[in-house]
Amino acid sequence: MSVAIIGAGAFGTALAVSLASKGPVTLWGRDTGWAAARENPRLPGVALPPALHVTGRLDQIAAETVLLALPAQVLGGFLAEHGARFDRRNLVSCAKGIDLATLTGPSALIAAACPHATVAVLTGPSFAADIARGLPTALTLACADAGAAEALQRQLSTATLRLYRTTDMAGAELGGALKNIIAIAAGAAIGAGYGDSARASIVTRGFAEMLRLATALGARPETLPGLSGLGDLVLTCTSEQSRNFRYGLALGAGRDFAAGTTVEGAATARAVTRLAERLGIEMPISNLVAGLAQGSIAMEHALDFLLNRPLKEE
Ligand SMILES: NC(=O)C1=CN([C@@H]2O[C@H](COP(=O)(O)OP(=O)(O)OC[C@H]3O[C@@H](n4cnc5c(N)ncnc54)[C@H](O)[C@@H]3O)[C@@H](O)[C@H]2O)C=CC1
Ligand SMILES: O=C(CO)COP(=O)(O)O
Repeated sequence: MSVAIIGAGAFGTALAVSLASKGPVTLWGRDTGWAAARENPRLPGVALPPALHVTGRLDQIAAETVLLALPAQVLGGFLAEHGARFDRRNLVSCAKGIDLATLTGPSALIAAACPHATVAVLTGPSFAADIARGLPTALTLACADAGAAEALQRQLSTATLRLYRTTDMAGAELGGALKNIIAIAAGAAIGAGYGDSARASIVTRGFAEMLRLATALGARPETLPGLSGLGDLVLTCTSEQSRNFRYGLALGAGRDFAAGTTVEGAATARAVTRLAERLGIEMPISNLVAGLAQGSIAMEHALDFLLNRPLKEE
């Protein structure tokens, strides 16, 4: 089975580099002016291997398995324009977010645009730079069809990228989307100088929020403590390699943050606030992050927002 990747950002490029160790891979990007230099400025210091073909032409994407590594908020627009050409293939979502326009995850967007495709999700704790450098990484491959999950697991594992499989698409996808919100909150706590104890509370209570919403949306509870949920939550809340964490640091410290950086948790927090309201689920950390990201809550009121709530059982 041949592989192609849509989206030549940091993650798409890193996956392409890793998969090119096993055979030819095609990577499609919107802007490919950098391709002749064999180095993507979104992934500096990584030489693209000869087996990796970069193209700006979608008609060159003939692979049976296509990984969609676009940010969650642009995926819907891309699929509306180009989805039809990818139907009847294996389509693997690599985005970690919830679409604000539809309040659904990337896999539902793909399934709606490509009703005859086999849809899967690739997620878990992994920084693009780590994957591209061949550092050992473990991810989750989720597909509702157990046979397809096994085939994709084999196809997309490499010598340094170890994939575990599950049929719980909702659980895997929601874990990856929701952890970004909590990472912003953890970063804000550190940026504001609230300390490591505060961060530990946010990670733990944030995980409780993730579990509450994900199970209400059909996830299996046992999926959330896995790589795609807890694993990625720990990574993203503790490393300055994470853009969501760094964005939170800037919010907490009252500093500007580089415009144009992909920070999935900001829009996803707004989507989650709406979903939680609809479902009648309490999500205080997500609501706070949505408010901070939109500017409707000021950082100096963040503590009041979380601490001045009625005391409750854990
Ligand atoms: N960077 C990382 O370490 C990881 C990222 N991810 C996920 O992968 C997804 C993509 O993130 P990154 O690659 O890191 O982002 P990025 O910011 O490095 O790249 C985004 C890419 O999307 C392209 N793009 C933006 N709008 C577009 C449009 N309308 N049509 C076509 N292309 C468009 C940009 O040109 C850029 O190449 C996100 O959901 C992220 O959460 C998942 C795991 C690790
Ligand atoms: O999802 C990631 C690590 O698993 C990447 O995190 P950021 O998008 O916060 O950089």
